[in-house]
Amino acid sequence: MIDQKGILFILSGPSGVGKGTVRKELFDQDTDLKYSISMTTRDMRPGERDGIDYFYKTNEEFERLIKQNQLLEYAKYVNNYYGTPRAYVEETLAEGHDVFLEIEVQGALQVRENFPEGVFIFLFPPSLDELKTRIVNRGTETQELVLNRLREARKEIEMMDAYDYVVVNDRVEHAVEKVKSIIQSEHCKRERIEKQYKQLLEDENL
Ligand SMILES: Nc1nc2c(ncn2[C@@H]2O[C@H](COP(=O)(O)OP(=O)(O)O)[C@@H](O)[C@H]2O)c(=O)[nH]1
Ligand SMILES: Nc1ncnc2c1ncn2[C@@H]1O[C@H](COP(=O)(O)OP(=O)(O)O)[C@@H](O)[C@H]1O
Repeated sequence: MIDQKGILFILSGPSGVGKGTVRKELFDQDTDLKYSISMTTRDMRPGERDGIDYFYKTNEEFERLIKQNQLLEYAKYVNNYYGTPRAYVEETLAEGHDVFLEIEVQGALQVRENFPEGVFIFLFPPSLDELKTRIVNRGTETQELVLNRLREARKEIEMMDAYDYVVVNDRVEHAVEKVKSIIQSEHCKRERIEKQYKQLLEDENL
């Protein structure tokens, strides 16, 4: 029998493309998705809260979590660690809920190895110029960090082929609608497969 596990959705793409913005809008629209809050060693930005935006950890704490195999994936990104708590994701999927990760590209590729059945969505900028404008306008980065993030973005865009879907974040509401359609169609796909599987068992009298 196919188990009734939830589906793991991964939204990834370069920093500044709008992953956080699209994810927040998606969750504001009352979805049944469960968001996995990441761990990070980066400083808290004004307005952020521990346990809501991230779980903020020291380097030592984070490295202990790595050693204890408590992270489903992790990456060092612009000198800070970011990682996904393994237990939350595995338990929530086992309860039958869909889980949504919003993570950078190196981490998404690690998830692909552990969860090849996950649904991988790459958020794409309308252009590199627009990506730079978004990072600068957000105002959270020094000029040096903006350049680091843009350099990183070029490498990340090269990894796009490893994804199941590419969504251009031209306007937030368009991108959110596209992500919602992907979620819906993945559910339809799963229902169809389950129906075919049940039919097969009945036909074979198993
Ligand atoms: N691999 C990985 N990346 C993450 C995780 N959480 C957040 N990130 C990514 O880390 C990058 C930097 O995040 P952050 O410092 O919050 O900046 P921002 O997303 O650009 O505002 C972004 O691309 C996030 O999507 C995680 O658990 N694992
Ligand atoms: N579709 C969009 N059009 C214009 N600006 C956007 C769009 N999506 C996001 N932004 C802006 O771009 C900046 C980076 O977005 P953010 O969600 O922090 O990106 P990420 O999480 O991918 O690093 C923010 O200032 C945000 O308001």
